[in-house]
Amino acid sequence: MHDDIEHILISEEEIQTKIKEMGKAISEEYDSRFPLVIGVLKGALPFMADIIKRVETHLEIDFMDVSSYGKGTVSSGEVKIIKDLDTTVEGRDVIILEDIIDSGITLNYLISLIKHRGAKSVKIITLLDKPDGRKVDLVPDVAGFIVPDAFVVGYGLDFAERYRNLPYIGVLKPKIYNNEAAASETL
Ligand SMILES: O=P(O)(O)OC[C@H]1O[C@H](OP(=O)(O)OP(=O)(O)O)[C@H](O)[C@@H]1O
Ligand code: HPA
Ligand SMILES: [Mg+2]
Repeated sequence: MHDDIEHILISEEEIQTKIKEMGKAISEEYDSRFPLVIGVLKGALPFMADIIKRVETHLEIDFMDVSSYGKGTVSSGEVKIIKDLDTTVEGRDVIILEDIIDSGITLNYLISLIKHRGAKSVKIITLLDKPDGRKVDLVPDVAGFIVPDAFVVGYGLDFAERYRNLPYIGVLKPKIYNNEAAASETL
């Protein structure tokens, strides 16, 4: 698995140090407000698991599973809800946790949906931001790291469902996704 990585962009230690800082900021801002923290599956799972342990105020968690990438490296532009929230967001202070904002299409859709459902406030916290990938106008409230316009994997981020379990963020060797594209063209 590690052999498929061209280089490590953000180490495990850098990720964990940043998450501690982000958790502290959430604790201070949301003290006594009982925020509803929504993780966007599947990519945000490791980030969510780590950051909530660094928040020192009561919070509630819930998940949405949406997908717009399928097996490829380019957004299809269409967001599909695979699993909706169990919780009512009306009147709640909502924090949406994402692993990455790339085109912005996924979050653009989620923000409208949650505002439409009557949330009191919506804050966007992403571990990674790839501003060069943007297709819609969207700026996160908090971004851990800015990443270049390359397909990155690890720490929740996948390519064709693999590499989510890497503890760091890395850039995949182009031959890995070129091979996959060639294989799917011959199907
Ligand atoms: O800004 P965008 O271009 O919309 O891309 C970002 C979204 O794409 C990825 O999810 P994906 O749809 O691949 O599902 P996954 O989290 O299950 O991998 C990632 O986890 C973000 O949710
Ligand atoms: O760079 C990326 N890597 C993995 N998943 C993604 N989803 C959007 N951008 C990316
Ligand atoms: Mg993905």
